[in-house]
Amino acid sequence: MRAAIGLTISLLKLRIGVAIAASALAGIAVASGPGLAWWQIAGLALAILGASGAAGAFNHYYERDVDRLMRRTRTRPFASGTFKPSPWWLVGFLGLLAASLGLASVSAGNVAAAYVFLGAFTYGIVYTVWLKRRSTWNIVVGGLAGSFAVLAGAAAVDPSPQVIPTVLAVALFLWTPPHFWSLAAAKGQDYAKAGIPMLPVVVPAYAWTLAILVHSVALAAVSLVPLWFGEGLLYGLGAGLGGGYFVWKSVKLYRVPSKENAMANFFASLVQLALLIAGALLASAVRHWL
Ligand code: HEM
Ligand SMILES: CC(C)=CCC/C(C)=C/CC/C(C)=C/COP(=O)(O)OP(=O)(O)O
Repeated sequence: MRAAIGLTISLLKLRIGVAIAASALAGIAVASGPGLAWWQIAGLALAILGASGAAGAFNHYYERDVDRLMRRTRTRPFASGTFKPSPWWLVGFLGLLAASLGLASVSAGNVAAAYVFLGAFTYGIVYTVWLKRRSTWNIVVGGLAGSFAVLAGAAAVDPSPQVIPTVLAVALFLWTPPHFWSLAAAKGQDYAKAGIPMLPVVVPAYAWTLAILVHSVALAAVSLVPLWFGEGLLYGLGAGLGGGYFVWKSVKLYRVPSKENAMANFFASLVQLALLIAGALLASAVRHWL
């Protein structure tokens, strides 16, 4: 039983799915409009877990050849041979995506469901199939996947575009490249062995560390913009502390491009996102209940 749960978490990349669902909740929190019922919020969160799980499972299936070559990924269910490839898997993944889109549409409306689809499509097809093995800019475009989660949340509240959720979606877009480049730098030999052209394995250290620093500074600045549009102290604390911490770790990495500093910067990206989301959720809770 424990083994089956572990395999499911791995296959659907559920830890990342939880972060993506939390980004959608942040989108709900910063959008203004009529409040949602609890079942609508829960329905959208579950739909995002399902859709990102379907895209993640497809990523495992499609990348089983290169995953086999990398230490970090070689024990994954398809790469290790625990799951045998068969077209039925693809039918299953498509079924999970369709059910998730149906749930998103019923609980959050068609515009939100369209954003959920775009998120899964960007990760599953645009990033995984079209760009990952071909372009160094793979992850810059892949970053849109997280932005669509924020937009899906905001569209559940009000389908027409709003300033603060759009700013938060831009923040997610800026967040993803330094998040991933830091990990790729720490595990560089893996990607080089697998022939995947991640930025840190194709350009010198001064260039990829500068690319990371520019992104984290831009991210820290952009995540403060909602303060001009009505977000308050709690949001500002989350965005300011997280942004400051991430920039600090990125400066350290720029000065000394070691694997340790790259891994520390990867963790800083997770801390920054967690604080940003927590700030948005707490600020919204205080607005509603106090
Ligand atoms: C296409 C864009 C992205 C890429 C290429 C990427 C890449 C990665 C990779 C390779 C890992 C390590 C996972 C492992 O050890 O197997 C990771 C971890 C993680 N990512 Fe991302 N990521 C992306 C977008 C996102 C987004 C949008 C979020 C959240 C909104 C996110 C949240 C996380 C979290 C929470 C972890 C740590 C949990 C874990 O290790 O499973 N990622 N990411
Ligand atoms: C709205 C919605 C449904 C959005 C879904 C977006 C989504 C699931 C993004 C995940 C991105 C991700 C986990 C990339 C991992 O990169 P990788 O697969 O290249 O990493 P690997 O080297 O570990 O395989």
